[in-house]
Amino acid sequence: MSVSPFLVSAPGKVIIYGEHSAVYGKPAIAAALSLRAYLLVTPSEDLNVIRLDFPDIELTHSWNKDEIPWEDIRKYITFEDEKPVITEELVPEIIDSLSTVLGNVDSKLHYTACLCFLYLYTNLCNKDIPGMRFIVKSTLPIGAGLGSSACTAVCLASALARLGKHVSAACHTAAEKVTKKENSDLDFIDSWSLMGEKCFHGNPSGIDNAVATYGGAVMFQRTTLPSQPSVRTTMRNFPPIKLLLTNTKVPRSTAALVGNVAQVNRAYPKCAGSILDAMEHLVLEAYQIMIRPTFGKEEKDQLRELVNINHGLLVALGVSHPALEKIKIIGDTHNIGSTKLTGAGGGGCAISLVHDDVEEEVLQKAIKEFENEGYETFETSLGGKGVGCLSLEDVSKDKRENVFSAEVFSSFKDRDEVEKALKSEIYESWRFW
Ligand SMILES: Nc1ncnc2c1ncn2[C@@H]1O[C@H](COP(=O)(O)OP(=O)(O)O)[C@@H](O)[C@H]1O
Ligand SMILES: C[C@@](O)(CCOP(=O)(O)O)CC(=O)O
Ligand SMILES: [Mg+2]
Repeated sequence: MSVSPFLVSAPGKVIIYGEHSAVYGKPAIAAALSLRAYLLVTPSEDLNVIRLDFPDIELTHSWNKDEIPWEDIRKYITFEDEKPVITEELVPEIIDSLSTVLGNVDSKLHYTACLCFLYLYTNLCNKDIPGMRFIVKSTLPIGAGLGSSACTAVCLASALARLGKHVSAACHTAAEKVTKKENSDLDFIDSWSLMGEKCFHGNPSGIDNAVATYGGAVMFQRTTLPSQPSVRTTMRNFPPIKLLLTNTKVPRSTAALVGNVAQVNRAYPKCAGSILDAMEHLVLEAYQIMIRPTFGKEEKDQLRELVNINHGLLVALGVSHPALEKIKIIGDTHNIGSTKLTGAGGGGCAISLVHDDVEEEVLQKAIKEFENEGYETFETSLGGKGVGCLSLEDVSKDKRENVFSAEVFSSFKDRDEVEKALKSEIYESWRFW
């Protein structure tokens, strides 16, 4: 059996309102970013070898297929229509079995990434699938609140679901409007990528992988009852808001910040509960404003007010950082709009909902001050496509060698090179589920 090389890609996200409270079953609003993760899957030189190359986190690792305890793991997987059935939580016995092949992975960062890969690989693939090489490259900053963990998990889940033949071929171009309400392929990818997020974070709400899978903009709510699916309300007419994204470059880990909020919640349940309830009301207010048929200045002002309130509540939960506060102070001093942290906080990124009438000169002055502090400002657009796939047969013969070459893919030096080669030049060739 031979497998042709292919690429998959999934977007990062911006949480506009409701990070952290999302973990406690409150609604949150998020949209897909134009920055994405890409995964190239190519046949391994030795078809018995599975090789991982995650250059963004300086990880290269390989396993011989025979090293993987397939039989032990299979005992804990149930199949329905030959598809593995998703479990509520990660299966501890599978984690234990995998630890035997992860013994020589020393850093926690690499261990988590390998575990995420192998957990999905052993559930979604089987030992008869030839060894492949998996190379991930992201145009997103990693660990900065823009969902790099989730889009990596979505890339892995979709590629492995394709290898395991659990999803049909992605066949819609970006230009085609897909109107079907149910999409079992995307639901499959979403639910398995959540397992990948669980390997990265422990207790994710599921909002990041949902946005990376389906794209667009959503109001998302995790249900607190076991075995109940989360609720995703697609926001088709996401209002045109000018948004500035600024990365403090202060590293942090989502798992640790989610753990800190859990600690505050345990220590002061009534107090923290009231903050989380306030976030819920705020998100519902924002949603009602966003879907108003007339969306004008009044609505934009209200959304900015809610951004400020949301940031204040996140500060109260203890997830801000002096660098995030500095962004807020600079933004407020120049009166560019309203600023809040986005994602898990503790560093990472802030978003500013920019006033329509702010002069370009003033905006540039604020951006210059961000840069002087060592921060990076992004211009991105919101609400793009979710997970997509690029197959050999969708690319003209003269371009194939470059597009699917591990050497070329590995040699991209920066965001612009990746986007030029994989997005701008061949965007119409990508297919979506
Ligand atoms: N391109 C990538 N290659 C490999 N692992 C990645 C990549 N992007 C993200 N990850 C994984 O996700 C982790 C960061 O996730 P997290 O702390 O949730 O921050 P965020 O999702 O906001 O970027 C990294 O430490 C790494 O384990
Ligand atoms: C803090 C949280 O609401 C968002 C985390 O996003 P990120 O990993 O910081 O991009 C956690 C979650 O919803 O899973
Ligand atoms: Mg994350």
